[in-house]
Amino acid sequence: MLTFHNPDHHLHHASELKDGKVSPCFELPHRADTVLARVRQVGLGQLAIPAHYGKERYARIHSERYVNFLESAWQEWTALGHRHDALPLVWPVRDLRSDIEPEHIDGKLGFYAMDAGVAITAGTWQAVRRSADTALNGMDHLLQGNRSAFALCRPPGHHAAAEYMGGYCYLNNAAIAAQSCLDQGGKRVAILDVDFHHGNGTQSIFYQRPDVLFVSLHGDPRRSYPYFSGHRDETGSGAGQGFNLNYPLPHGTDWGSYATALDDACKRIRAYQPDALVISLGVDTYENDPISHFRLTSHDFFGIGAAIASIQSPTLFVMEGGYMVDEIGINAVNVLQGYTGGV
Ligand SMILES: NCCCNCCCCCS
Ligand SMILES: [Zn+2]
Repeated sequence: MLTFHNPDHHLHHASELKDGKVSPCFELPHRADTVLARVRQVGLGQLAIPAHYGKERYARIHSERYVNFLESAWQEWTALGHRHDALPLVWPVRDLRSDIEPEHIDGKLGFYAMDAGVAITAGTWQAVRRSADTALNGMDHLLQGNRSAFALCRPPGHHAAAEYMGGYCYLNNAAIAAQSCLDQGGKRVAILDVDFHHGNGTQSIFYQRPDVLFVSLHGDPRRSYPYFSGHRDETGSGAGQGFNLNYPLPHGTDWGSYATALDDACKRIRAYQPDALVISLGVDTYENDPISHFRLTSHDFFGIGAAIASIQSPTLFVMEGGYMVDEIGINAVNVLQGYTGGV
């Protein structure tokens, strides 16, 4: 399996507001380095640096003003004399207005963010656009007739919606890749999100659309981030009704119950007969993940890959979450080896 990896991901090393303190972000550069080292160690396949794409490709999913905000935020922030990471301080919640884009960077940061897990740094724009390029190149590889590819994206993307960033995510890499398939002749794309956290951004982007089926297994939002999406009754709206499937699972979920939900999800995706399948590959479902609450063992990740192989569609794996434990590389690559062993 070919792996595209983001050469500029080190440019983004941010802080986050967590548990009431500004601290180093859990989404560390070392994460991607550990996965890449494991890809090399097992000899998963060739490695490739993604070709550059223009902002118009990201704007097929995100609004133009949001993409322009990501590009200009650091410059606007430092124009105020700041040299530290940019973080929001106010959000348009409840009956506050969000129909007018503020001009001040403090207003823009809250206007375009769902939480304080998305600091902007000097290198963020370059890192996130190259992460999206990584996913786009992975989809190109499928469209050239290949069965699978791994887009080792960092920063991740599945919490980012059309006009907001959040949960360490700025551009929705999986959504941008799915849209690229549709723009190049695909009729239907399925996105399966196996990250511990609900892919609220991906759900939001495609919620009213039947041409992308979004399926997510995740920690029950009544007790797990992002808390405000991911319930079973969120099934799509308008033309998209029935094309959004959530499987919220309780803290402590082990392979037994996870596999049951995954098998059902894979059956639903097979019935949809997608031209391409995009996997939002988060491995924070691991029993020792520092910020999550499932109990999958490293061996269980082979089973996730094998279940995905049973869908028998061209498949793009897009790296999402999974936090700093040495096993992040083993777990991510176990999925990929389970898949290639199962195809
Ligand atoms: N106490 C939990 C804090 C969660 N903070 C954001 C998590 C984003 C995960 C992305 S996969
Ligand atoms: Zn996650």
